[in-house]
Amino acid sequence: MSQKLSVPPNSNRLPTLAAPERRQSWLVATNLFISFKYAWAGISYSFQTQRNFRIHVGVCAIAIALSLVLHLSAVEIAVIGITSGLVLALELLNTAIESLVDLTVKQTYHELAKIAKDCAAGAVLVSALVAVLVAGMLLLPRLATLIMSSL
Ligand SMILES: Nc1ncnc2c1ncn2[C@@H]1O[C@H](COP(=O)(O)OP(=O)(O)OP(=O)(O)O)[C@@H](O)[C@H]1O
Repeated sequence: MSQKLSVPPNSNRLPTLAAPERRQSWLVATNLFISFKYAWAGISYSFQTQRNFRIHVGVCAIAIALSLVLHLSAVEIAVIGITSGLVLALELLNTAIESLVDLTVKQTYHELAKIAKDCAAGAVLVSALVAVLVAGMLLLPRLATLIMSSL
């Protein structure tokens, strides 16, 4: 029995194929400034509605401020900045996934909805634990030295 294999669309033709789908969007940002405006709206929504996002923004701000006050090296500050940014970006993705799941299943229980939400929350947790480890390794020795020298 011969099996029909579907040929993947030529990658050069993808923009042409995707364009009509994109046009089905309720609204498409027409320029860069408007794209930034919608991105900011997402950040603002998460900050207003997600307690965990507010906590992470506060903790990340403290970690970056401490790394500046304690005169960490540029590379160390960059590492703290990258890990902080990762936590916040994953929090935003977690909010996006939660919204999509709720949009799809509404208030019904679904095992796949549970998996999607639990995994998204797990990704945030993993990044937050790594950020705490990194910040602890870089900031605690400096803080300890500062406290010992002031005694
Ligand atoms: N439709 C659903 N079907 C099955 N389980 C769900 C569903 N909605 C939520 N849950 C379960 O409840 C948990 C909490 O859901 P919720 O939407 O409040 O996410 P959350 O992780 O608590 O959100 P936040 O990040 O705001 O704290 C999910 O992790 C999941 O285990």
